[in-house]
Amino acid sequence: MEEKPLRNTEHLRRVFEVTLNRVLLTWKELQTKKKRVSGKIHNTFKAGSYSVPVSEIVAVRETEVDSRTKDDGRWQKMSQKPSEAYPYAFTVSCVERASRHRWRCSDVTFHCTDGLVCQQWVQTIREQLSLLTCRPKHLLVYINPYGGKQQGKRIYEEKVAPLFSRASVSTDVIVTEHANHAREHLKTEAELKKYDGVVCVGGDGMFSEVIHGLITRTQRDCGVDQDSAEERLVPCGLRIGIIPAGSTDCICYATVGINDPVTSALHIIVGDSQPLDVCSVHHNNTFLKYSVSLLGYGFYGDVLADSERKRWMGPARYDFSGVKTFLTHNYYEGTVSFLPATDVLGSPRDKTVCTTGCYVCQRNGQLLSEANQDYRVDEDASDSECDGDWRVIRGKFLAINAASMSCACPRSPKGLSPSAHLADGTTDLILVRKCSRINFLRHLLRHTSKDDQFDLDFVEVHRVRKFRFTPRHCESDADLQLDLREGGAGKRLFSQICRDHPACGCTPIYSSWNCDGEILPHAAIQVGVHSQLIQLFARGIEEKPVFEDAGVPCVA
Ligand SMILES: Nc1ncnc2c1ncn2[C@@H]1O[C@H](COP(=O)(O)OP(=O)(O)OP(=O)(O)O)[C@@H](O)[C@H]1O
Repeated sequence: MEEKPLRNTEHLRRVFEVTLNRVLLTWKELQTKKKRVSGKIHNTFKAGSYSVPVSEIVAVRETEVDSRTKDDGRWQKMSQKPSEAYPYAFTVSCVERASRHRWRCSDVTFHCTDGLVCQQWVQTIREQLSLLTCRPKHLLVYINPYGGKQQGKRIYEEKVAPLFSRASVSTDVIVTEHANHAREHLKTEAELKKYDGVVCVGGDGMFSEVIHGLITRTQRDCGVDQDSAEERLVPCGLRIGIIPAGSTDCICYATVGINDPVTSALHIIVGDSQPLDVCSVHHNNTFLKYSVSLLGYGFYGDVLADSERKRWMGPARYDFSGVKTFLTHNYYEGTVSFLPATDVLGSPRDKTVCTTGCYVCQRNGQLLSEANQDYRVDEDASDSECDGDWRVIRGKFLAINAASMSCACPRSPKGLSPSAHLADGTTDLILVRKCSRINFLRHLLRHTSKDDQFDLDFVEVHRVRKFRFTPRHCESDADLQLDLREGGAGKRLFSQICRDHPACGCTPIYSSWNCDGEILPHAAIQVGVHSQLIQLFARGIEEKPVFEDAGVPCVA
């Protein structure tokens, strides 16, 4: 579209030439009698020239020009009465970047002399916005009223709903009445065709419910058997938004860069898309769970299992159980088999970080879909040819972790695997072998320092597409049956007793898998990564705010 120069003025005696093209709304100062700017400025070109990408305009509306008029519930601050010279005005609400990946919605009001010109501007900007087909119009929202500090409903009503309504996004809201309400509703009743996306207001547990509901529904509708570990899952058609209102909100932090409801609402409104890999977890050809962040056996499994028994302690239970598990220093024997991702860009120790528009994710996603097409054509290929070479490691492990994303959170800003990618079709398998307490502490402390946590001789990390774990005492299905017949249940009970009474000095046979914050019922599992199975309303971590000095000029 041709640039459309129109002369507009803003009050406070500052005159701007405003132009709009498909990409940018720009306003350039023509004359300045009085330099008075409050707030920051979107200064992409030079002093006195400001711009906002059309894709980051939330809404535009005609503004009543009257110094007594209320705008958004706040009295407008005016040093003089512009209404006499410039009786018409329109206000553009747009994304403003604040510190640490936080987004805000800011208003810029333009005043002008001609009512028709003003209407034309509003109409043209609205037309431009209507061309942005990636923006959702109708959303299904689930609110967990009991997540985190039980503020989900208030957060949605006060911070999110007003933004959705300003951006003309309509919603159907369901306040959940019990655990698994959202999951079951998505799986069965929800009329998904009506919506452009699903939003969950809550924490990681609530997000997990939503992905389980959506993925299961999609597979069922497409006739895919979730219980078969070898099935290629069908990607979900609806994007998912997370309004953080939980205790940890790790997924939101890792995909947006901050746990802030307004920032997340704005990412939903502008229609961002961030693909995300999902791991499926099976036990003996029975589907157990999906995971998008951490699968942890040993240390992280034990911390979670112990902290679940101490819910009465509140959030302090994680610190308590962390210290207790560290001091207990249990190790577990077993066999880890994995299929290394040899044909991908990137490695777990290459020091790259997955950011907005990540090239590694795009390229690996492309490679994988090409490989899948070849696989479909070459129907005669045997499983072993397609599966590549599995590697097997037996040993005693303090921790076995699979990080499908960095797992960065406010407590551990680098995360478990700082160079893991959100959507490259792999997971980083971290094996921490039995070592002394002091060495394990060194490893743990490196998660919060600049040092490489993998640069220790008892730690190894592999980027993998699939892996299996078999605890020593059930190394085959037959062993498992034997184990159960010949007192395996007793051993489990014994392990449990030892776990609860670490003073007895026995190492329990089994740990538990921590799957995105939930305990799995089996220790022997089989995991496969499904590349870009879901899409979030997010854009990953922005490397540097695009406009470091971003902001909006003094607005009425
Ligand atoms: N109405 C409800 N009543 C009780 N439990 C619910 C309800 N709705 C959802 N849940 C369950 O509450 C659990 C925890 O919720 P959520 O993840 O929102 O908060 P959180 O656990 O405090 O945060 P995080 O998971 O980030 O640590 C979820 O597993 C979800 O299944």
